[in-house]
Amino acid sequence: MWDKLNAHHESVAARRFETLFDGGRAEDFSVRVGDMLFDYSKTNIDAEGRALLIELLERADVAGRREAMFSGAPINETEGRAVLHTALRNINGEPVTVDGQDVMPGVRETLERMEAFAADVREGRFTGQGGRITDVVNIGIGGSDLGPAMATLALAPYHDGPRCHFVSNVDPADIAGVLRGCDPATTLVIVASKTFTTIETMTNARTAKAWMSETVSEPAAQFAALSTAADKTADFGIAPERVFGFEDWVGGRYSMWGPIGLSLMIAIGPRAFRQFLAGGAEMDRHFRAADWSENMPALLALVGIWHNQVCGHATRAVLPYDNRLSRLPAYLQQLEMESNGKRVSMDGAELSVQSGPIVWGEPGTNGQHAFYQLIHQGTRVVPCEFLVAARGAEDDLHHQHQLLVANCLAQSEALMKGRTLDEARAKVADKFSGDELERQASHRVFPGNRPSTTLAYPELDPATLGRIIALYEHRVFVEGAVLGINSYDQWGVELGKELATGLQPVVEGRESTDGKDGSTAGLVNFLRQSGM
Ligand SMILES: O=P(O)(O)OC[C@H]1O[C@H](O)[C@H](O)[C@@H](O)[C@@H]1O
Repeated sequence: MWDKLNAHHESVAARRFETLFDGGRAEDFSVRVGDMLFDYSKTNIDAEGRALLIELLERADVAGRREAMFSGAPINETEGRAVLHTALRNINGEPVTVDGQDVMPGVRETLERMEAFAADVREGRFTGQGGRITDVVNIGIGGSDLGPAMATLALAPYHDGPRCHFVSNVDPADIAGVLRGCDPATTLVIVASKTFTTIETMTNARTAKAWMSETVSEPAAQFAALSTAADKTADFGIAPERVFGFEDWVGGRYSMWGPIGLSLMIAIGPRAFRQFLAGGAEMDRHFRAADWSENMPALLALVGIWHNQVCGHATRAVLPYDNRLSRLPAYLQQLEMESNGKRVSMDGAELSVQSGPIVWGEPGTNGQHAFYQLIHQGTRVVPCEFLVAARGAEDDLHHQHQLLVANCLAQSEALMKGRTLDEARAKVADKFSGDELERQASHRVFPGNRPSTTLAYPELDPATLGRIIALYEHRVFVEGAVLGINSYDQWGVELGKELATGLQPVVEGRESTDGKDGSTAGLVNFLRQSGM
């Protein structure tokens, strides 16, 4: 199948895809879910290419795998686990069984407990030892941080609860900076860790407890925990009524829909949180029911596969023209790269094509004044993924929002059309002539023919954010299924963790650097001599 796709790519690689626009292309190469539009017409994918890409999905039995996921089969084969983050947002849906047991009653009960607690915090029934809660500090890392931090920022206009802060890094600068602005007597600390063993999180949690115990008599009373490890939360001293558990069928980077979303729920309220869940569930229904040719997550995945595995573009840029999505690229880095950054397929054999792409990005228009130079004129092609809303939350500044939208659309147009040498000459012909005109003009040429997609939606409300995040989750699923890899484990993070544990006594000077490589030993010695 890859051969067929590669042959097709070779046959179309030289053409300019702007010539494909024949009046119907924009409609034919875009898809809607409710009031959200995904436009992939500014790519070199034509009807034949799309048909071949869809054949890829059929050959990999992505439909069968999709049903296996939604129905609770253990598709995370290396860990023997189901993958059921979709159950967390299936609040009004069908039963979902794992090992013959319907998990939905438990999901609903936990959601209701979270809602009761969030309401108590927001409405002042749960207080700190110095009064009403003014600040919530979520301590977590990776999937226990990026999702709620990204979403709390994204939904800032809906934020009517206490201030929310996120501490993730073991660098003491992170927690010190946050705690400096909080009053221990009115702060709620949420320790978010699926395993409750992650060294960064547990270290920061102990630091927060010590900080709180300097002021309040019962620090643990102002702690809540989000974890699958009830025994460990109890050992930390957190009472069971403030522990919100979940099961191992929720992967860390897919977990913001359940207890890991508690800080978001406290920020925006249980009602808006349910709208976020409903948006995710809407995308799930679409993903399960729509034909591949009309299926937004599948098409987003196929565009990704076309650009990465077929065209050979190693990276993709995520460019939200929506400043409140400024953490989306970081969130997607974990979602996509921890899921599909794998070199072997499910059966352990090496992949015959590239693994998932390198994902990066920043909000527009900021990026335009920084790295877009390379995107437009560098030697490498970087497929770009734009996101843009019709309206912002600032009604009185709508004209400014329209300027933002104009910039977004201008970028995808510029990437596609570029600027020819003749056009570049015309731009500077009044200033230069002869050889100097040629030299100056060549710097002003834009090759164009650079692909991009645009996801457009009316406004960034909770339901829309839910649809966007579920869209990307399913994209990752489809890309992983086509590559034949397990998107739900993350063995690649283990080695560094093990070595860090071994290096700690060396760094502290309790053990020698004997046995370490010359570079590592040299760096330890330098840092120790430099005051570490
Ligand atoms: O939630 P935790 O168990 O603390 O895990 C936090 C994070 O750390 C790990 O190293 C994994 O790479 C991530 O997938 C995970 O989200």
